[in-house]
Amino acid sequence: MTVRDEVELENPQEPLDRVFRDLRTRREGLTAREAARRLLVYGPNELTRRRGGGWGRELLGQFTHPLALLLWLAAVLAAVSGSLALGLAIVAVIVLNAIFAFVQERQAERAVEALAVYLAAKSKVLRDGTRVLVEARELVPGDVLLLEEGDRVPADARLISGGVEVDLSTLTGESMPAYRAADLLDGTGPLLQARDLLFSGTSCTAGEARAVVFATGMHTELGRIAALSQRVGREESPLERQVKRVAWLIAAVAVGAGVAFLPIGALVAGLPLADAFNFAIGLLVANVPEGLLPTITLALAVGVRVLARGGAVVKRLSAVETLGSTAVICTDKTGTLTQNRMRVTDAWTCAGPVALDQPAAIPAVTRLAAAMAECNNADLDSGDPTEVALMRASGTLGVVVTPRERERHRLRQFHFDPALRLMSTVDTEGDRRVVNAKGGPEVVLSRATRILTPEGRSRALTEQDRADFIGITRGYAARGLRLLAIAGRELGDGEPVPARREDAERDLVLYGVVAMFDPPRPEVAGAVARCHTAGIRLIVVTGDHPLTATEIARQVGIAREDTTVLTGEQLEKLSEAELDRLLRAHRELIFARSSPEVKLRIADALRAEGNVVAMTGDGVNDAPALRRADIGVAMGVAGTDVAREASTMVLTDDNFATIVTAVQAGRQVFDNVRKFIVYIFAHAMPEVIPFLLFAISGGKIPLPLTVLQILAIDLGTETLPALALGREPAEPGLMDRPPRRRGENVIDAGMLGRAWGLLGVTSAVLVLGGFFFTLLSGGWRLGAPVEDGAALHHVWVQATTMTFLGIVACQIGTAFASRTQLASLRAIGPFSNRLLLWGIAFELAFAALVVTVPPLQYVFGTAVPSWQQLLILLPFPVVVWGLDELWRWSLRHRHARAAT
Ligand SMILES: Nc1ncnc2c1ncn2[C@@H]1O[C@H](COP(=O)(O)OP(=O)(O)OP(=O)(O)O)[C@@H](O)[C@H]1O
Repeated sequence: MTVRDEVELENPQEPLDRVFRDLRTRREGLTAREAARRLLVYGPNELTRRRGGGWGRELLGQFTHPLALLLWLAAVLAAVSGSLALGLAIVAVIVLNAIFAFVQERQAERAVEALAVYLAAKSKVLRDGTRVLVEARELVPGDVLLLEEGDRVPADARLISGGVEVDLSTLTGESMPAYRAADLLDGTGPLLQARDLLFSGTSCTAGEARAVVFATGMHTELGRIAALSQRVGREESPLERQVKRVAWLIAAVAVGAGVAFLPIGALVAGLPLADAFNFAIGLLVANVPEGLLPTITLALAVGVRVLARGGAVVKRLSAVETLGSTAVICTDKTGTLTQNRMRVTDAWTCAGPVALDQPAAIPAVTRLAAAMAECNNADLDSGDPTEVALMRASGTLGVVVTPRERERHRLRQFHFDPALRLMSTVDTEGDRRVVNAKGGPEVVLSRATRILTPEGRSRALTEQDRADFIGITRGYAARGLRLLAIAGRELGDGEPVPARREDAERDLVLYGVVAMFDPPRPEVAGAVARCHTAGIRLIVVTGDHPLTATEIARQVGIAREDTTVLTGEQLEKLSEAELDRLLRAHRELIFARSSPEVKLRIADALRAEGNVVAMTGDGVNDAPALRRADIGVAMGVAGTDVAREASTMVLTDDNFATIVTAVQAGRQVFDNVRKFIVYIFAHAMPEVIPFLLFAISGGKIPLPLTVLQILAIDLGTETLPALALGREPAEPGLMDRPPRRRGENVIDAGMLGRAWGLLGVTSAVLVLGGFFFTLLSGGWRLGAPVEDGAALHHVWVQATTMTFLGIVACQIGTAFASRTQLASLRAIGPFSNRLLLWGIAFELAFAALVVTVPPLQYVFGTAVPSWQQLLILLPFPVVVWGLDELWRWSLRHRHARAAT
């Protein structure tokens, strides 16, 4: 690769032939081979990100966040107070935690970065003279881009032909779209304002154009800006914020408990001050939940990965939890509820129904077929599915127009405008010039003054014709068919080619109507049923005819006989208060013939009522509504770049059922976070209550658990089972309960009651039972000395070992109990979470090492228990799990009773 290989363009505004010469390219674009060579020279067309200090800094961050600093302080205090062993143990805890958190966060980051593959932008270019779709990162200077409405401009380019409206807000902050066209030469003023240039990062909101790329990647204007700005940090999700708050609260309680223990231990229980100090620190270290946050981040990242595999790519970790609380899904119809595979099934002209399986027999049908093919941008197998269907139907009717011929005929085009629901072209036809138009029947009818006779002439449109036409269209729509009226007119001799669409689309001759069937997706009915049981409301917002929309909605189970249907026009007449009332009064609604503004109004109104709203969209104009909804859902296949950018989630299969699966995955992640919080919190009671006994008894009862044993539990045996709970499969009934309210806390009173009260207290009672049994059967009586050298010292060591093992045993029961929030263990299968079984195996192995390996026995103050003692431990997990199982059983009964 040499610098000589690079083509240079000093002034992108020089005359076009010079631009082509300098970029060594042509109007037909580069050859594929030349493009591949240039890719090597220029590198990929992407912005290189400067990483925020690399992994060294990230790792350092794990040692210096506030909770870690608290632990450092504890380590220093322990060392200063004379317990170097404890100090070192705390440092070990900090190091282990930092590595653990670092690995988890890296994994989470990688999961999100991997999504870039799914979201890779594509661009249409000319290569070897033909139109191909390439990844935007493969663009090189000299490529000729084909741009249309909704496309993102992938590189800096000079316009060659056509014109587009562009949204420059990313570069200039200007919110009004600006018109850019090949013939608007303008060599003065700032580059970004040049009217014949397009810049990477902006997007086309209307029109169609060709442009030649002159800068890619970091050489673009956007690249220059990106090079200046640093990478933005990852946004914290509400769940993470909540958990952080809780972590701090618990840390504060832990510090408080530690500080309170100091006088109790020293004065009431008569411990030497240094020992009391160490216990206080131990208590603090054990209860600071420093590992909670990275575990949650990882759980969210795992959720993101699962979603992506299922066809839903979310752009932020936080979207996973928002998805889980989705209360309303506003969905469009075409392509989402239906397959977007259109087939023309019926057509009608003034002569009556058209036979669609044979060449046209009368002039009126030939005229209809010709207009269908001319006012069209698709070919037989690619393009907008509606237009593809029209091309196929006109072919069967014997009118074959190739795209090349169409281009030759075309004098002007007025794009399909979704708000108007109309498209038209001005074409030559022999020596005549004609307008061909197609669009929604009502719109076309309102612009028609004449009707085509069977012989292919026109006559004035009568009221009877209008009534007949409306009757025919209603009949088709009631069958769920999508409708397009076709019309046109001949331009008068002296009449110029209309420059504005209002001038073209007037005084039309109505040719007829075409009806097409777009079958519902087979999976949608099941997904709709899941939404119904999950308490998720469904609202269909479509551009289609009310009857068509209602019939399709009925076929997939959204609409019933009495479902309210409103058109965009009717909605416009409603005040905000009336709209709110309407939305409150109906669970299911259909908004037909709606516009993107309608979507925005609906999103706003629903959100104002406190609903978490998911909203689908695919067009440029949908972008505001997609941004406004809590979860904007864009279509990966049929959607525009602009919609994809404005959305939070992109569906790689455009399928409604995928949204519902994503909601389910979101609920599951949230649930799993709660599950491992229950598990982690439950051990607090069996750890703290023994200390309280010791303190309350004034030291007559010896300490049931040593500080290092606590650390071994919290930071050793429990880590893997907690992680495994984050991977629980979905609980039965997950989609049978109503959505979580916006902002509902991840940790609530019921959950704390269960973790601390039920699971925790049960464990504490059992554990203390094991401790006292060992002490008493070893000959200990209240107040008897157990310190090093005393006759009962070994009995006490055995007894603390029993407490340690007792907590481990109880936490096994807690792990199985925490697997469900309501369902029975049998319903999910005791062995369905393989990771948890491995986690428990690890837990047991770790505990076995701590009590059997002599150096570890020395460090942790343990002794090998006897067989009788081990036998006592056996029922512990079953009792803890069993009581929780009973509690869940009673809960289920209460719910069932409340439901009847
Ligand atoms: N390419 C087109 N040219 C002319 N008219 C069209 C074209 N596509 C659709 N229409 C008309 O516009 C109406 C609305 O179409 P649009 O594509 O906006 O909505 P939709 O895709 O059916 O709705 P949604 O995807 O929001 O459910 C159609 O019923 C049809 O009458």
